[in-house]
Amino acid sequence: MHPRNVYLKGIDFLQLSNNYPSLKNHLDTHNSIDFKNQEAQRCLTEAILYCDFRLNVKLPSDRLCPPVPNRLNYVLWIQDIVHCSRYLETQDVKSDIAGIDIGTGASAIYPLLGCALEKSWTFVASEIDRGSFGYACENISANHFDSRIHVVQAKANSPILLPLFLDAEATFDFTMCNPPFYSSVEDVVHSAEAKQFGPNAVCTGAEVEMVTPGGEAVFVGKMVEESSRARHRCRWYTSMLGKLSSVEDVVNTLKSHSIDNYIVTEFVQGQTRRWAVGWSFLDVRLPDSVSRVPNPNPSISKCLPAHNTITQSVPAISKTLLAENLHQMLSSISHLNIQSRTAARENRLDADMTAMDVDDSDVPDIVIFAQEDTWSRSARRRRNQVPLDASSSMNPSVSSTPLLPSLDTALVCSIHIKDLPSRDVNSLGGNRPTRLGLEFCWRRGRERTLFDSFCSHISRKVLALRYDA
Ligand SMILES: C[S@@+](CC[C@H](N)C(=O)[O-])C[C@H]1O[C@@H](n2cnc3c(N)ncnc32)[C@H](O)[C@@H]1O
Repeated sequence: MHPRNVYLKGIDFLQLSNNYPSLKNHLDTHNSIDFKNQEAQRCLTEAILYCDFRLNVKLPSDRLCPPVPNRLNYVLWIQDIVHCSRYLETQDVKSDIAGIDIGTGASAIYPLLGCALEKSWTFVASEIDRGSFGYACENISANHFDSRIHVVQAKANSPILLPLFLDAEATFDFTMCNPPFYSSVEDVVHSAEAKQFGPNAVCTGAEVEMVTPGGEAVFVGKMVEESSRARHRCRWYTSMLGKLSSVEDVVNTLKSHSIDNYIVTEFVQGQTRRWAVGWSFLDVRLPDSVSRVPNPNPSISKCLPAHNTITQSVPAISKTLLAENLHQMLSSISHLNIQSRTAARENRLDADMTAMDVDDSDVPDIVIFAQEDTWSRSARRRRNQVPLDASSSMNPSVSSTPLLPSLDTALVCSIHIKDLPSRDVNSLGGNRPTRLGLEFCWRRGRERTLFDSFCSHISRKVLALRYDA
């Protein structure tokens, strides 16, 4: 579960029922509820939405009943993406955010949760099913969100990303979608039968909610195609996926469209595992805490993007000494713009934004801006061939340049000095070298090779340093 998910430690059904009395009718002798009972499930979702988000939602009996903890996981991941992406692009995380929800369903759960959590968010949602479209509009009005959530009726031949194509001028921060997972009704039946102990919860979904021609991978594949026409008009395109095999299919589709800036996460709730894939045409690179599944098992590992956060363990006497050496080393590289970020915590972009580890406040982070490779051996060789009069502008600059790179900035990378977990730290203390971590975070750029080469150049230099006690 997402670290900010308030349901990490489970739900106290008894306490919830004290605040939402109709739930009491569904409590068993252990103060739990029967997830195979449709009515109990609907009442639980309505109770959570009301008690924890002040949302009045009516769920029709013939449509999907969304489990809130799982839907919240996805909204929190979107929050991370939006926060990091906006910060890296403009350093402005407070301005208005516009999202799209494809297939919002009768509950309109994603736009409602998003607007309840974030005052600056607005949504355009789409829905193909006339019945669900009507219920969604009622739920939005019941919560007085008509000015912030607009629902459009999709047709069978509409583009999947319909809201992007209705207004060619409109721009968005993100798209989200929980697509119909299955390719046919038989596929739904097989999947239920394949579950060893039967499904954990009853599924109340109508066929249109669960089945789409070709299944979810084809649905999201079409989204990838459409996104490569709309490109920068949306910062991040994302979709949830219900099958692990679909993650691989969608990642392959992204690669076939030469989209290398993609991210993959996993949502685990009880025995249910879901995945989500996101991609962007921007040069903004999100930290691993947002872009990759933490502690992945081998089956998902092959679908993950390469690391945007690389930690090099280094011996050092103190963070301050290491920081001084690092500054000297960076200053000797020509054409590198170096920024010291005293507000280190502001500059950290962890998914767990409310509970960041705070080992880092004693030395500032460093952010470097490079227009090209000036550190590698071949780059230095090239530089030596440059006529002398051009060398006057070759001094590195330590400046107060804002985080926004200029148009020709090819690489933005932050370097953070951190304590490594205690098992790696020399416990004898004193002046003996301990091990610290140099954490390189790729912030912006199109060429991964540039980031990799910069990290390995600096790591090599730092590892060559000698600290004599
Ligand atoms: C799995 S349900 C998700 C509903 C809701 N978002 C949720 O998470 O509970 C998929 C929804 O997508 C809708 N849908 C299917 N194809 C669509 C399309 N091409 N455009 C818009 N909505 C579509 C279905 O009617 C259904 O409401």
